[in-house]
Amino acid sequence: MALRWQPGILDTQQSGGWVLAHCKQHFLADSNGLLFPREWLKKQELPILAEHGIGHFDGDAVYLLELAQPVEIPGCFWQSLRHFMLQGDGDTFQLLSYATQIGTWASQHRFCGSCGGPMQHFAGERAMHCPHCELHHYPRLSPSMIVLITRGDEILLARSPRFVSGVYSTLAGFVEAGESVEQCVTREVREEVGVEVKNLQYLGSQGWPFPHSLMLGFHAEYAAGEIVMQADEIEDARWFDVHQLPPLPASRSIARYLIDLYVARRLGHAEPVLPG
Ligand SMILES: NC(=O)C1=CN([C@@H]2O[C@H](COP(=O)(O)OP(=O)(O)OC[C@H]3O[C@@H](n4cnc5c(N)ncnc54)[C@H](O)[C@@H]3O)[C@@H](O)[C@H]2O)C=CC1
Ligand SMILES: [Mg+2]
Ligand SMILES: [Zn+2]
Repeated sequence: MALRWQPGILDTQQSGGWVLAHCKQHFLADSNGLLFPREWLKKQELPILAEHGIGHFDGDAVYLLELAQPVEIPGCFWQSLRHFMLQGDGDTFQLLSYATQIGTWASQHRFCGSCGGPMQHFAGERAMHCPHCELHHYPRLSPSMIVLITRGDEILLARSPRFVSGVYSTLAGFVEAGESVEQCVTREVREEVGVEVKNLQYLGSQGWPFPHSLMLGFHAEYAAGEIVMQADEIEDARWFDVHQLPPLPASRSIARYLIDLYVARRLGHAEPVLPG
């Protein structure tokens, strides 16, 4: 089946199509949704930082207006990206995930980090370019590992102080320069909960736009050590029996997929599908 959302590089000199308005991980919406007739929206008084041609949704051209502030427009309201992660359909979330990352990245790369001069969109590529020093900047992605640690019927879950009250999740962390993802798993697990793991198995990945992570998902078996929680990062961590789990992360997250997959295998249930 063809994907409803297809990213692409569209020429903003062309007229027509649909447009999203974005500012700081929020999208303008009205009772018809998020996609506005482009010519109409551009006639409104908007603090436009940049326009990007980002791809096709259901075959229609989609553009993005990156705004400096979330202005009020009669009959419209601003809706958070997180809302669409929790409630929207998967195709819309993929579109918004791309749009928020392109809009934010381009607005944060308006000036060259080397000479300080203004950057330009580089024709034909999703890149910002400094005509003075020929520097290119591509969209920023941060590889991050995420891992479910298990010990027979028990799984190790933890809470960060940033989580919704009561929710426990798998461990995650950013890959550092020069490190392999496998080394990152071992290091982050050691840092966050003080245990050693073995038999790492890669299970799949997920682009995650909060703010620009590429999640690389693993299963690991417990090898040794008692839980010692990292101050500040980890509020609580413990072993949970697969029959008695706490509130878990959103079903669209790879964190939830890693947990559901292990529980399904352990209990002989149908396996979940990795969300896009
Ligand atoms: N899709 C999913 O199921 C899940 C996704 N995540 C994502 O994984 C990522 C990493 O998770 P955390 O536990 O928060 O990371 P972490 O354990 O590495 O700790 C976060 C700390 O890392 C530092 N940091 C921030 N951005 C960084 C970067 N780009 N590179 C290196 N260090 C950085 C900061 O000091 C920050 O406080 C986040 O983007 C988070 O949204 C986390 C859990 C579930
Ligand atoms: Mg972490
Ligand atoms: Zn430059």
